[in-house]
Amino acid sequence: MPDLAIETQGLRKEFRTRRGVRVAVADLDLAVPAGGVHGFLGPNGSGKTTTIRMLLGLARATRGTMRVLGQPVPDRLPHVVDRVGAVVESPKFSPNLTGRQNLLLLSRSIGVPDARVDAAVETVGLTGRERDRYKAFSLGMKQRLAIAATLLKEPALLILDEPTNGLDPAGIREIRETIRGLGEAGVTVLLSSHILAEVQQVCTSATIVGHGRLLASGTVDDLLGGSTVHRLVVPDPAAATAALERAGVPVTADDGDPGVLRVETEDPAAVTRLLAARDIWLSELTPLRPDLESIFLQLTADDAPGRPATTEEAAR
Ligand SMILES: Nc1ncnc2c1ncn2[C@@H]1O[C@H](COP(=O)(O)OP(=O)(O)OP(=O)(O)O)[C@@H](O)[C@H]1O
Repeated sequence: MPDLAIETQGLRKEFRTRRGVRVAVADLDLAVPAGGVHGFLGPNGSGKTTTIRMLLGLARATRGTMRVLGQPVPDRLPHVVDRVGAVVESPKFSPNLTGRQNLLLLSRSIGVPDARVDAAVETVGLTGRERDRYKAFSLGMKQRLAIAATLLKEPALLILDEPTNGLDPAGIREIRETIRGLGEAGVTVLLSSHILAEVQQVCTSATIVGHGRLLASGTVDDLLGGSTVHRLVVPDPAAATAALERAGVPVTADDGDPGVLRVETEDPAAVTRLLAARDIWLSELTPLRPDLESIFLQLTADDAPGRPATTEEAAR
């Protein structure tokens, strides 16, 4: 497999509307590494579905280039389509058939062995429920069955567009576990979502988009960045504050807890030494890492609406 499972350069999609031209995807450079789960994150309307539809040959790009599993698409899509699975819209299953029967129908129609059905059922965690009728499935089970259907081809790349939409917290957890398992099994997953907390737990890397533009991309660790702010707990915060201020270390009281300080340092060991030298013994010094949600909110807030790529441009 190439290093990048998906790569786009200058990908753009404009829709003509009655009010003019709407830029849904604005010159997007997307790089999804092969292996692992890659989050494709952005608020509603930021161009995720449109990008996915272009990658799958369901919509035409206005301009730009795309590669999927190393092949230029849409031209070479027929060469990779067997190795790509996607859940973009709700798939159609027969309500009166069981989950397993639905999958068997599919596997026979695409000519893969029946044994793949049981393997797929197991991968998505539906073993034991696969003989229930589809109409009795919960939303989470329906979504897992949709993922199982895409696994029949044993895809190298799986594209899931908002797979937890409309699910309750239990359903979201089920899908999260399924996706985590797929990533661990070596499938590259592109997971589009606007729910950050869920994504942070399963993704190894992520791209954040806003108004069709790339806002940030990288490993989740890179996106979260190293934090220099630490939470400090000491028996005498006033004495610790005075000592740190004398040494020029920025320190503030924690808003929520008067016994806790926030210290900004790139060298936590120096803080420990400095306080110990004054007989102040800390009981906690922990880096405060932002979560993906705060990074996302900050990036998308900075990406104010009304900038050129986001607005309806004047009718041409
Ligand atoms: N067929 C279309 N005609 C006109 N505008 C469209 C069309 N499809 C999408 N858009 C617009 O393009 C922009 C991007 O939409 P898109 O569905 O790709 O975003 P998204 O990030 O997937 O959003 P969501 O999280 O709500 O699914 C939106 O402003 C949307 O209204």
